[in-house]
This record gives sequence, C-alpha cells and structure tokens, in this order.
Amino acid sequence: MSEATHLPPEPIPVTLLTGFLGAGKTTLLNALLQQPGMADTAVLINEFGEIGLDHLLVQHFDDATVLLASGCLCCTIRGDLSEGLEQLLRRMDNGAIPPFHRVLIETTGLADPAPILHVLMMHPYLVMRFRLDGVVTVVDAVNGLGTLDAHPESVRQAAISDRIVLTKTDLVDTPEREVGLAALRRRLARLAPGAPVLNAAKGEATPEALLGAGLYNPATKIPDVSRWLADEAVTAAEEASRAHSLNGHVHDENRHDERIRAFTVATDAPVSAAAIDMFLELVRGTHGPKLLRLKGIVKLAEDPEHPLVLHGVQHVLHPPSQLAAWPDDDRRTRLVMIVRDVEPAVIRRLFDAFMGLPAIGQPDGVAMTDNPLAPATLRR
Ligand SMILES: Nc1nc2c(ncn2[C@@H]2O[C@H](COP(=O)(O)OP(=O)(O)OP(=O)(O)O)[C@@H](O)[C@H]2O)c(=O)[nH]1
Repeated sequence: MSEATHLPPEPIPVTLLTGFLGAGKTTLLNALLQQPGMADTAVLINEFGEIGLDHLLVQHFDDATVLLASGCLCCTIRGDLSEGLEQLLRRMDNGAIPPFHRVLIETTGLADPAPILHVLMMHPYLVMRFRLDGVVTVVDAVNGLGTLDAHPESVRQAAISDRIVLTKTDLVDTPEREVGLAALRRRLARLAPGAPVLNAAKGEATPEALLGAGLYNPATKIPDVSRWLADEAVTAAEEASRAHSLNGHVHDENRHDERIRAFTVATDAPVSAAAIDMFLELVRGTHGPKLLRLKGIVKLAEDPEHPLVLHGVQHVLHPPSQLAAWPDDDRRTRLVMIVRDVEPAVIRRLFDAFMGLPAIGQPDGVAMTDNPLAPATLRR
C-alpha cells in the first residue's frame, strides 16, 4: 500500500445557509445547486413542522440530500445534524452515493445557529471529516429590519455570518421601503462588520462569492458571537450529562420561544382558487404580522394535476407558482404555518370551514361567503 493511502482524507468544506423564515434560503440553495461545479454537493435540510414541504421544493433532491425533519425548532438539531452528516459519510464510503466535495446545510428559519456551529467545530469525530467553511445568512430586504427588531434568532443569524445575501431588493419599490433598506444595511454593517452584503437580484450571490470563505473564525465577528459559542459549549456539556442520566434525548425548553407554533392543515378534496384566495386573505387580514410563515401546496379544483405552490412571509404573500407535476405520491393540499401568539385551532377551524370540511358548530365556507350578513371580507 502506498504511503498516500494512509493519509487522512481532506476534511470536506461545509457551508451553513441560514436566515429568518421565508428570507429566501431554499431559493438561493436551488440557484446555487444549478451552477456549474456544484454537482458534487451534498445537502442537509433542516425543516420544522409536522409535515415538511421544503424537500419537495428543492429541485436537487436525491440520495445526497438528507432531510433533518425535526419536530422542534432547534434543540434536537445537535443530534440530528451529527447523524445526518454521519449518514452522508456512510453512504459515500459504501458507494451508495458518488463522492461529494462540499456540503450545504439549510437551517430552519428559526434556528439559533450556535448549536449548529458547535457541532461543526467541536464534534470529536466529525471535525476530522468536515470543516466549517463559512456561514451565509440570507436577509429579506422588505421584512429584514422588522425581523431583526422582533426576533433575536435573526440577530444571531446575521452576527454569525461570513457573507450576507440580501434578497427581495426587487420588491423595494416605495420610498418607505427604500428608507427601510438603507437602515437595514446600516444595521447589518454593525452586526456583521466583516461580512460582504451581496445582492441576490443583481446576481451577486454566486458560488464563487459565497463559498470558500476559509475556516470559520469567531474572533472576526462581533464579541457576542464568541460568547454565544462559549455558552453553547456549556449547554452542550450539560445536555450530554442529562441525556446520559436520562438515557435519551433532552428537550431544551428554554431554547426557543414557546409563543411560536408550527402546524399543518391538510385536505384531500380539491380546493377552488377562490376559496384558497379568500382563506389566505382572511388569515392575513386577521393575524397579519403574527403569521410568520406560510408554505403550501394546493390541489386546485380547476387544475388538480398542476399543484399550486404558495409562500407567505409575514405580511408579504408572494405570487403563487404552479408545478408541472406533483412532486410525490401525497396529493393532498397541505399548508404549513408558523405563527406567533395565535392558537392553531383558530386557523384550523377557519380552514375547515373554507374547504367545506364538516365541523360541529362551524359555519361552512359557502354559508359564510354567500351570506349577505357576513363581514364584507368574507362575501363573494
Ligand atoms: N421577489 C422576490 N422574491 C423572492 C426572492 N427570494 C426569494 N423570494 C420568494 O420568497 C418566498 C420564500 O422563499 P424561500 O426560498 O422558500 O424562503 P426560505 O428562507 O427557504 O423559507 P423557510 O424555509 O420557510 O424559512 C418564495 O416565494 C420565493 O420565491 C427575491 O429575491 N425576490
């Protein structure tokens, strides 16, 4: 055997793609994976929700894609992430997938990146096979400033970044939004002074600009980042000792905001475009900024073979797109919603009413929309 075969393999660079709910992470991931030179990339997607949809919306979904479908915002990520990375290595080492030379990890929009970085920088075995190359944080030009004010996770996501990708600048079309964007840029410059801000709409978010940031170095970030990572080491050690004594997973009650809930509504029956439209308008009108994220796939009564994909991000409802075919065997309409301070049962009842699903004591959708006494927003 030659001497070279005894050398340990070069650690594989890992880029963390983070950013708040709906900022545009999956869109960026899809765009990156289509670039030449990105074919040998393995992907890990961390989804939150009872029924994930992201894996259906990622175009490059194959055996080199691992879904970390945790039912929890971020506290299970540590175990799931190391298992996901080990699974990829096993698949590669036993020839089930071709060798990959890069890993992209898409976090959930609510992820605190510190535990993820902790795994990538401190795991006793994984650090020999993987190296953290950098953190790319996606920031939405319309919602970004309000999100930084309201959600501490998004502050951490920005502060920890090596590169920032600014999305949705094409939607900055009013003087108010322009002022907001200028303030957002100033805020990002303070939070992540070393991170270049790349404009996705101008085609600046290329693999060359985003990947290969070099070894992750918390010392180049604002002082808070080193503290968060240090806190994380303590939490990890505590969790490990509790898990040992409990012989299993430990749910960290303190890590995420209990006011935030994710849930799914689903129906087998085809849904008319008008019903889905009115349901969305009503949910948006009633719950406004409390509706942090909505993602959906809809079986349209008018065109059931071509599912409609819906994206809502806070008060912005993006134009829906239609898929050429159903991405898998599940052909139900499914809406995943992430809300803050809203009782999911309230939205579930509304959905059932609009979709004509029977529920005791609930008016049905037709009765509500046809009724001249119903509120104007509900009437046809
Ligand atoms: N106009 C515009 N829309 C964008 C841009 N980037 C993303 N979007 C839209 O924003 C919506 C959300 O994008 P996603 O890529 O799903 O966002 P995400 O960050 O992966 O969402 P989560 O996984 O739920 O956190 C979709 O409708 C995208 O088409 C952009 O630069 N301009």
